[in-house]
Amino acid sequence: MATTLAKADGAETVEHAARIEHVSKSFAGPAGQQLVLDDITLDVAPGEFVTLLGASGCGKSTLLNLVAGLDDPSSGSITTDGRPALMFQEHALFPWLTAGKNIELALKLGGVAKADRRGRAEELLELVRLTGSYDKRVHELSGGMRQRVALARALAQDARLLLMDEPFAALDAITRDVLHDELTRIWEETGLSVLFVTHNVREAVRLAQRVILLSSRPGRIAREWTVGIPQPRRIEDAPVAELSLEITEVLRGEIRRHGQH
Ligand SMILES: Nc1ncnc2c1ncn2[C@@H]1O[C@H](COP(=O)(O)OP(=O)(O)OP(=O)(O)O)[C@@H](O)[C@H]1O
Repeated sequence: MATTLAKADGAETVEHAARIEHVSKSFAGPAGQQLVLDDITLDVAPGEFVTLLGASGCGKSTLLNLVAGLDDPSSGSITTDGRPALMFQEHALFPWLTAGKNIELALKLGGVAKADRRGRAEELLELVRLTGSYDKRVHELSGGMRQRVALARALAQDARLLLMDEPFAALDAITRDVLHDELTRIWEETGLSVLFVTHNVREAVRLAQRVILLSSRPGRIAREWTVGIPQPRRIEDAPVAELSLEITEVLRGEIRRHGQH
């Protein structure tokens, strides 16, 4: 379901990659219904890179799952430009398949003809800089390489919106840094829209055009920042560090207000 604008020539221009309108979500808990997300309204524009930032347990993954269509909001509505692709902290690759075959499976599910799959998988491996790794098994790959394959597999779905839930959280700092560069490059090359969940403030500022801060219990949009720092950014750049400090102060205030940690 895409939100579209009709153009004069009859073609349609997509206005939003994702539109989240007044979304609330409650779960049944031991003490009755627990309100996890409260009245979230947020648009992701086509080609935009947005990070959702917040303390542990504030509802970031819940919101991402709703956008992915894995669960339904208790109230409000969500529309996306086509079916989004998903990438998680755990690579979730099939260990009995090679890197290439993992990607080909996604291509197959997406209806790509058998004859075209191998070539497309090789192209995707090249895009994530794993040329020559087609025949590697998952256990032969490092953590960073596995996440590259997981990214290639997500890209194989040919979605216009990529949803990422802390995809680099389990990696060491250096590997994470390299993958930030790769993701920025791939985002620029493909024109994809990205909604990226993290609790790492610097990561949020390093990657995003817009950072959305969620408060906790219930999760509400506390503040948002437009990040005007030109890419490629480095996590240690002074403007990245300065904005991260400002956001961290607001995040600390949110955590104190809710009596967590
Ligand atoms: N299926 C569910 N049933 C009941 N409660 C749930 C369910 N899914 C999430 N919750 C609750 O919703 C709240 C938000 O969880 P969520 O995983 O979305 O937070 P998060 O911000 O992604 O946290 P983290 O950064 O630790 O992953 C938590 O209190 C969690 O226990």
